[in-house]
Amino acid sequence: MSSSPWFWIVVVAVVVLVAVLVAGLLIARRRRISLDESKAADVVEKPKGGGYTATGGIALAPGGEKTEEAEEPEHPVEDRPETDGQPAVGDDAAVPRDSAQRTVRDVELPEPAEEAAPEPAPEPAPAEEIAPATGRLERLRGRLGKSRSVFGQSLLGLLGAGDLDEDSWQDVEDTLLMADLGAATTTEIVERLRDELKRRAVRTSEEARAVLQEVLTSALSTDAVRAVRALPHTVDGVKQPAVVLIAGVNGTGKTTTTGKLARVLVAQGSTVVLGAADTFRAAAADQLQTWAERVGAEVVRGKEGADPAAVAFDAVKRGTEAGVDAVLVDTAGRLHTKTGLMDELGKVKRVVEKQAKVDEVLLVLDATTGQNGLMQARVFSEVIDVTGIVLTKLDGTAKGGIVFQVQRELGVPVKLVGLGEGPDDLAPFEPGAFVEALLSS
Ligand SMILES: Nc1nc2c(ncn2[C@@H]2O[C@H](COP(=O)(O)OP(=O)(O)OP(=O)(O)O)[C@@H](O)[C@H]2O)c(=O)[nH]1
Repeated sequence: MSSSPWFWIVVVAVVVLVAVLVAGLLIARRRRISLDESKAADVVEKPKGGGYTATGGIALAPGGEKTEEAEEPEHPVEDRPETDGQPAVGDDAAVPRDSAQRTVRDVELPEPAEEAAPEPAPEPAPAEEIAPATGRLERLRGRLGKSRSVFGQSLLGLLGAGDLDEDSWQDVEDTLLMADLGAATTTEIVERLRDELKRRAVRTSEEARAVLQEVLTSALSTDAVRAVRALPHTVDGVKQPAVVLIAGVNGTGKTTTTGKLARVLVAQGSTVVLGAADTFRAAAADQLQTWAERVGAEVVRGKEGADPAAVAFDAVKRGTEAGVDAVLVDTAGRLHTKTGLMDELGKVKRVVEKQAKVDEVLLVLDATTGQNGLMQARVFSEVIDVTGIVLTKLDGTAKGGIVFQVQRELGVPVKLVGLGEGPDDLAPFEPGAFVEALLSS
């Protein structure tokens, strides 16, 4: 019975089962050892080279000031199941699914190297009081004295005299031409005046004055925006300063206008960086610096003879980094007849636009130069997209009529007028108030 084949079959099966169990226990034990941190630490070498395990390339490290001690890696290699020891004979090719799992660790990524934070823009601290910008044209109306007597009073005298004969109308036309309104604008205005005076059967000088005011004001009206684009805006959620280029021929009053405009902006709470890109006249940068000091603005200037485009670029860069509201760039005042020099202005704009859009190009024209100013304006607008006109020295001329012509010819609005050498003698151009000032007694 004991020699029954079934007895031996059972014995062999039990022996095989015991052998399989012993082999399984041995394998499981080996795996447990490889996960044992304290023992593994003895056999796995600590990584060298600042904790960096090269994967087949040359490990490079940033130079400079990084001198911290190499730190122990927070997540040592022996802890990582994916690099769990070396494969041994009899090991599975892949880690069995039922092997011990580690939870995912949060590995802190190094912070990207930060550039030194730019210095903040200086808070505007005007050294002197700045006259409010509102109502300036009214306050400065007395400065239009010359234009007023030649233009306004002459016209009122002619029109207020009752029915006009052809000679009188010729006088009206001459008066307008002398005031630099130009042939086309003059013809248009005379025709409208004749029509309106007849249609309304004007009899008194008061009525004639009202018609004149209306016709002149409408000749100056335009749909174009007269506001100077000098306030900051956001691009992709980041604040960008307004970039304003101030262009014009030598001596028209560019630097003075830049300084006056900075005062207006500072008075309204804006921070401003001024770019002294007129590098051909050393005194221009000094002059701008003085304006800046008076309003507490910062100036970016280059060496004498430096590339104006580079200075303009630096000014816009500085303004952007410092987070100011506006960057006003006083460009080189070069003669419009020199093609190369005019091209330079185009270059200034192109270079600046590598980092920020130019929001406004103000062309400064000297009202006392009359037709010559108009010629300059035409050339400038061929080289650069002029977005606004500043007409300076209107206080020193009887030719205030240039305002009409410039706007009509260029299709660009007159945005500001200079009415004196004083720091606050810059006014917004408002057609109604301007005509009113011309016609006031
Ligand atoms: N009367 C009067 N003078 C002005 C006005 N604007 C500027 N000026 C004067 O015009 C002269 C020239 O002004 P600047 O600002 O130096 O002219 P600019 O165009 O910068 O000249 P450059 O630097 O040589 O290119 C200065 O004496 C200013 O005081 C104005 O509106 N009225």
